[in-house]
Amino acid sequence: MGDCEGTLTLPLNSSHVHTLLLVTNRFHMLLHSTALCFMFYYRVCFLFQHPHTRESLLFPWLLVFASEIILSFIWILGRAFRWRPVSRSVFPERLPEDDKLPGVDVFICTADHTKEPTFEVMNTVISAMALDYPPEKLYVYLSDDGGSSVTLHATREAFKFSRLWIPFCTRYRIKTRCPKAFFSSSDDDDSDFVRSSVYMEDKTQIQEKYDAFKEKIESFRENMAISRDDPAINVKDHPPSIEVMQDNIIDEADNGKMPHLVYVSREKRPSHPHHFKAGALNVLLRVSAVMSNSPYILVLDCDMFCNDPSSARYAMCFHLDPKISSSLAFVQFPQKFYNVTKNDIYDSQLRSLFTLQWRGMNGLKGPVLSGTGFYIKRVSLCGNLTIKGTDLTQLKEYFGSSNEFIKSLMQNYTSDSVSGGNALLEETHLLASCKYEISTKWGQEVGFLYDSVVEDYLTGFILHCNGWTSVFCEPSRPQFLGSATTNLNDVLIQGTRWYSGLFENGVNKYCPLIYGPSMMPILQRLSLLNHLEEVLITGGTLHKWMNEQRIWMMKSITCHLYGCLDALLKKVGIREANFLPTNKVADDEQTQLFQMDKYDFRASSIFIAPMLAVITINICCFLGGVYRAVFVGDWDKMFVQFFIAGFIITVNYPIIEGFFKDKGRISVSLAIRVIISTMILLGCSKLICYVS
Ligand SMILES: O=c1ccn([C@@H]2O[C@H](COP(=O)(O)OP(=O)(O)O[C@H]3O[C@H](CO)[C@@H](O)[C@H](O)[C@H]3O)[C@@H](O)[C@H]2O)c(=O)[nH]1
Ligand SMILES: [Mn+2]
Repeated sequence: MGDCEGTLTLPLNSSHVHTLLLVTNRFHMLLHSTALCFMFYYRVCFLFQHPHTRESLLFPWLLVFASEIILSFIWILGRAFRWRPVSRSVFPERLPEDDKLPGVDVFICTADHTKEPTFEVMNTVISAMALDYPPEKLYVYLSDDGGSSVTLHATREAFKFSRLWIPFCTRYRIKTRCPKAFFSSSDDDDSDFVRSSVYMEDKTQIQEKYDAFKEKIESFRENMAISRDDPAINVKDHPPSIEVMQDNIIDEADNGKMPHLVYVSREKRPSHPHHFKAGALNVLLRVSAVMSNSPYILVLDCDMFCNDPSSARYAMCFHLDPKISSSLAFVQFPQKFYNVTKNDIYDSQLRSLFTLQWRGMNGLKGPVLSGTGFYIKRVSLCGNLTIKGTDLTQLKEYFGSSNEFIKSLMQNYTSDSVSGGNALLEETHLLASCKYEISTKWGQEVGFLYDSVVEDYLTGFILHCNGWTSVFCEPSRPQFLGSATTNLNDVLIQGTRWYSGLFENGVNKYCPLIYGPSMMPILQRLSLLNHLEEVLITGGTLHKWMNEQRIWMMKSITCHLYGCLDALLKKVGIREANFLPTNKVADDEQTQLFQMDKYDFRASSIFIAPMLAVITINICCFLGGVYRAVFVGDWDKMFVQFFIAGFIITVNYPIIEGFFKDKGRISVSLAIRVIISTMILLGCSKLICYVS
C-alpha cells in the first residue's frame, strides 16, 4: 500500500457518530439501571425482615430474585450495542487509479446442487464477475462441495454468458448486474440509457442469450437426473477437481478483458472430516494463493449475489486508508434479503442483528464476521511470515507441505499461474486434497476456524482477540442480496445450528468472557455474548414487533433448547458436528404462504410439539385464572397470571389458527398427542401441589 499513501490527500472514508441516538440510549440506560438498583435494594432488604416472614417466603423470593438477576444480566449484555452507534461513508472517487488497485479474489461456496439451485448459484458467480473493478485484478473461485458435474458444466456456460453480459453492463452502466435480478425486476430499468433504441435492441438480444443460457443449464440438469442412478453417492466421496475457465469464443463478444473464473471441487472422503464451509474456504485460500494470491478476499454464500457492483471499491476505501489499514482485517456489509415480505413473519432478515447490533459494534472494535459479504485481508487469515519465523520446517508444520504455498506467503510473491501449466495444476490438486491438512495448523490457527459450525462468528471473534479490527459498511443501496429462509422448518433448523455453534463457543475455551484477555475492550465482549439475543423495537410497527416477539418465543423453546443440547452432546462426544445447508429451492406453495404472511406448520414435529405444549399450558392457566377470579374472587392475585398468559396467547394466536387453515396446517394427530400429554402433566403437578 506504500505507493498509494503519497497520492492520497483527501480521506477515503468518514465516520459519523449518531449523537442523538447515543445520548438517548445512554440516558435510557441510566434510568433503567437506577431502577434496577432500587429493585435489588428492595430484594436485599428482604433478608433483614423478621425471620418468621422470611422463612415462609424464602422459596418464591429466591425464584423471583434469580430470574430478575438473569434478566438484568441479559439486559446489560444488550447495552453495548447501543453504547456508540456509528455509521460510515466512503468516497470511492478518491481511490488511486485502476492500475494501482490491489487484486481481489472472490470465494463463492456451494454444497449441494439439489438444495441450492444451480442457476441461482451461477447468477451469484456472474454478479461477482461483473463487479466494477479492473477485470485483470478480479478472480472468482467457485467451491463446489458436491463435486457435481451439473455445477461444473453450468460454470462453463456461465463463463461464456458473462463474456456477453459484462460488456453489456459496463457499456450501459447497469447497476443490477445479477442477470436474474435484472431480467425479473418489475421496477424501472436502472440504466441511464432506457430511452435509447440501441440499448433496447441490445437488451432484447442479451435477454435471448440469457434465456438460452438458462435453458441449457436446466436441460443439462434434467438429463443428468435421468441418466445417473444415485447422484447423492459421490457428494461425500470424490477426488479433487479444478478447472480454470477458458474462453474460445472471443469473436462473439467485445475483446475486453475478462475476470478469471476457477471451478474448485476439493477432495472428499468419508474417512476424513471436511469441516463444512470453513473447510471449503480454506481449500480456496490455498488454491487461490498459488494462482492469483490477491491480498483481499470477498467471501459470498451461493445464495447471496452482488446487487451493486461498487462493493469492491467501497471496501478499498477502508482497506487502503493508511490511518486504519494496518490493523483492519475485514469490511463487513450487512446481509439483506430480496425475498422477505413486509411483515416478515419468521424474522428471516434478523432485523435487530443487522440494523442495530452491527451498527453498535461499529463504534467499538467493529462487527463480527457474518459469513458472507465481507472483504477480508489475506494476511489476517494466513498469518504473517515475520510472526511465524522463516524456518522452513516450522512453516510446514503450520501451513502444510506445499513449497509453492509457502512461497506465496512471502511478500513479493507474484504468480500468474491461473493460466499456468500442468505442474501448477498438480500443486493445486495437492492443496485441495483431504490429507493436506493433517498435522498442520489449518482450522486451528490458520485460515477459517473449525471449532464451530458458525465458523464466521468464531473466526471474526479470534481476529478481534488478536488485535485486528473490522468496519461495518452500510450504503443505502444494498451491496449484496440473499435469499432468506422462508419456511418455519428451515428457520428453526438454521436457528438450531446457530445456537448450537454459539453455545459451543460459550462453553469452550473461546467463551467471550474469559478468552483473549487484554486485546478486547469489555464492552465488545458483552455485545458478543448477547449475539442474536436481542428483541427490540427500532422503527418497526406494532405488527412487526408482535412477529418478532412470536418468532423469538418459538425459537426460545426450540432452537435455543436443541442448540444447547446439540452442543453439549457434541462436547461429550455423543454427536458429530453437522452443517445442513438450508434449502434454497423455492416450493411454490411454501413461497405463496410466506408471501401471504401465513405460517407453514408442516415443520418437523420436534419443533411443533414444544409450541403446542406452551400454548396448551397458557390456555389452561388463563382458563384456571378466569375460574378462580369469578368463583373464588381472587381478582388481584390473578391479574399477573391473566396478563402473562393472555399476552402469550395473543402473540401466539397464529399457532391456534394453525389448526383451522387448509394449507400448512398443524398435524391433528400430533396435536392431540401433545395436548393430552401436557394436560396430564399439568394435572399431575396440580395434584402434587395439593398434597404438599
Ligand atoms: O459443507 C458445506 C456446508 C455449507 N456450505 C456453504 O455454506 C454457505 C452457507 O450455508 P447456508 O445453507 O446458506 O446457511 P445459512 O444458515 O444461510 O448461513 C449463515 O450461517 C452460516 C454459519 O452457520 C454462515 O457460514 C453463512 O455465511 C450465513 O449466511 C452456502 O453457500 C453453502 O453452500 C459449504 O460450502 N459446505
Ligand atoms: Mn444462506
